Amino acid sequence: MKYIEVKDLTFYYDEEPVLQDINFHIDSGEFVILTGENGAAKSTLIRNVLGLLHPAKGTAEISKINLEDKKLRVGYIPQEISSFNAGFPSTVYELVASGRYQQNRWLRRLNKKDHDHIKKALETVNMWSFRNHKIGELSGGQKQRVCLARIFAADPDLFILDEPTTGMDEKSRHDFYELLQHEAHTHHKGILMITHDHEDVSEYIDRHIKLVRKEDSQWRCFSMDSCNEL
Ligand SMILES: Nc1ncnc2c1ncn2[C@@H]1O[C@H](COP(=O)(O)OP(=O)(O)OP(=O)(O)O)[C@@H](O)[C@H]1O
Repeated sequence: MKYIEVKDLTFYYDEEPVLQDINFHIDSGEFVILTGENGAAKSTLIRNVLGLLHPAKGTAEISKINLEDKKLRVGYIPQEISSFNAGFPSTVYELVASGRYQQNRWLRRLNKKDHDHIKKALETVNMWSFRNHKIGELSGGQKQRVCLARIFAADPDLFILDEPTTGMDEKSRHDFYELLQHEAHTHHKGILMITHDHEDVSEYIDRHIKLVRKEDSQWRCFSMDSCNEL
């Protein structure tokens, strides 16, 4: 079942094309990474998928299918989210709980099941013991893990993650990749993750999409290396 479908996408900032002729899809149950050198327009591409930016040509769609009578739900983590400033007042628990409210827009008050989800999400990223700490007091890697817990608490069908492991140590990264693989293979989630960590993640993923410089363009423009879509 296709969760994301990008067809013949070309995107311009101002006069210059930065992405050209992009085609790929992400199915349910797949853990796929998107790589490319710095400035290869990886974030630009996922912003097109999310509808934050709009292609000049072609289409970028998230599936309109309904799952179990609910619309497909998307969890997105933008780049550098862990740079919440030191004054950010909410506790770790509150921020993760806010993901739970997002999960069910009819929710009025958190119930026992919601609290169980929040606890599980925080345990998953080894941050349960920090639940009463203020976000601003945490290190960059800890903030990043709390943001991941917020997404897990929301329990989306499709994860779109922009360099989510920035600031995390090697063990935490491996645990996180294993968890994403489990979400994809056991719970049929779709996962598209931008990363520079392609060596460590390679044993967990199903496919690797790479953006490469277009040699025949006068601009600094990127396209897909079809050989790299395994
Ligand atoms: N709002 C904008 N207006 C004009 N140019 C932009 C804008 N945002 C990004 N760019 C340019 O588009 C190109 C792609 O940027 P983008 O952030 O998508 O790349 P990236 O592959 O995600 O980079 P990185 O790996 O460094 O995070 C870069 O040259 C960047 O300077």
